[in-house]
Amino acid sequence: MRQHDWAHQPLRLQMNRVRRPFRGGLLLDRWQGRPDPRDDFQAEEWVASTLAARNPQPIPEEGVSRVLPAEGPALPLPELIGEAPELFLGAAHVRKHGPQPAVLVKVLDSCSRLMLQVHPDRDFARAELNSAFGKTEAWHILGGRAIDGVEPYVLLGFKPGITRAVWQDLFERQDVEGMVDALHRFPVKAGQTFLVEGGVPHAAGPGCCFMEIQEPTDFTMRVERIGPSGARLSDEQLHQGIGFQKMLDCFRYEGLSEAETLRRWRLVPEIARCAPGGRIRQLLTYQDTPFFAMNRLEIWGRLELPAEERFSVAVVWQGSGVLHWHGGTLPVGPAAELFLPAAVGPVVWEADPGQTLDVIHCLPPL
Ligand SMILES: O=P(O)(O)OC[C@H]1O[C@](O)(CO)[C@@H](O)[C@@H]1O
Repeated sequence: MRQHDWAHQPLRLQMNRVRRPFRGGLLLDRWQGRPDPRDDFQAEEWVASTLAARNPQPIPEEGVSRVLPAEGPALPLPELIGEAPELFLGAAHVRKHGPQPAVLVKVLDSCSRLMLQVHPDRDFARAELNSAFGKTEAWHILGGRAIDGVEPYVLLGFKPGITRAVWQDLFERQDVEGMVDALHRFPVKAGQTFLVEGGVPHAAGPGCCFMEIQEPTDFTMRVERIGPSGARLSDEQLHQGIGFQKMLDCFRYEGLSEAETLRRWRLVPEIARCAPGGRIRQLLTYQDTPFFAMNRLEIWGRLELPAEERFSVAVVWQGSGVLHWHGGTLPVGPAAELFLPAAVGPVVWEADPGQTLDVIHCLPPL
């Protein structure tokens, strides 16, 4: 079969863990059925990625997804897409965004807090990082665990009164407690979704397990020289090569009340479709951000998704079943990651008897 014929079937992706300076991954190991599950420094799974991770001591192609064919060696996803971008991604998508997915999906599990950080918005990315994409992201909480008796939480958005001068002073003195205290802290539970726009300071706390959808870059400006898990960072890892003043400019100094922060950035899910065999819950829509959308599918019987003229990415969180398309059937279970090419046509998800298939369905920008 020629490789671009693959654009007419769902593509299974290989497991793809990526190094980060925070600890975690135990829940991902269990989910992925890996032997000897444990926390370490590979606490992110990157899904349908055509992007290489920005890490010190880079490993070539780290972060880039590979497609698992029925037989033979796995193939890098970008190579496959490059063969027939319009079939894999959709003609309108390619016209608008070029021959790349324009979105990145991750699953994270932390046992240490992530470093206090910010990502660029598009204007900042264009001006300072020579990138068409910033790194607005959204988190859908899947679960988590208490770490040392502390329930999962996230830090998000400046409190009122945090000006650039205040923040710079805290940063220069490396007053980490002061910086943590400058952000709102929200306990999180499974099912919640948060939008984290470029410019908004944040850090997921320890014990958070979530699905992330984001613009496809790996720009993280960090303000802690030594991370909560003991990792010591270079200046470059903090400011990403743009220097500390610009790093500080990347933050949006807009202190909001706790209630306003939640109103803006904690999203309220809506049921988009309820069918006899399953339902679709909209977690994040194009009204929330133009950059991506995310749905959660719960299937206890059969649920058809009509043909779309663009690709999508599906991750099975729980349950087992099969995915049918015109031309075949693929068994799926927890941790299955699928790239659904634009040319795949309609698909039907079918749960195994007694199972509920729980699938996160991620969509690229319009
Ligand atoms: O500073 P760290 O620990 O590398 O965190 C970066 C990670 O944080 C996130 O932005 C989530 O907040 C991930 O997309 C990213 O990989």
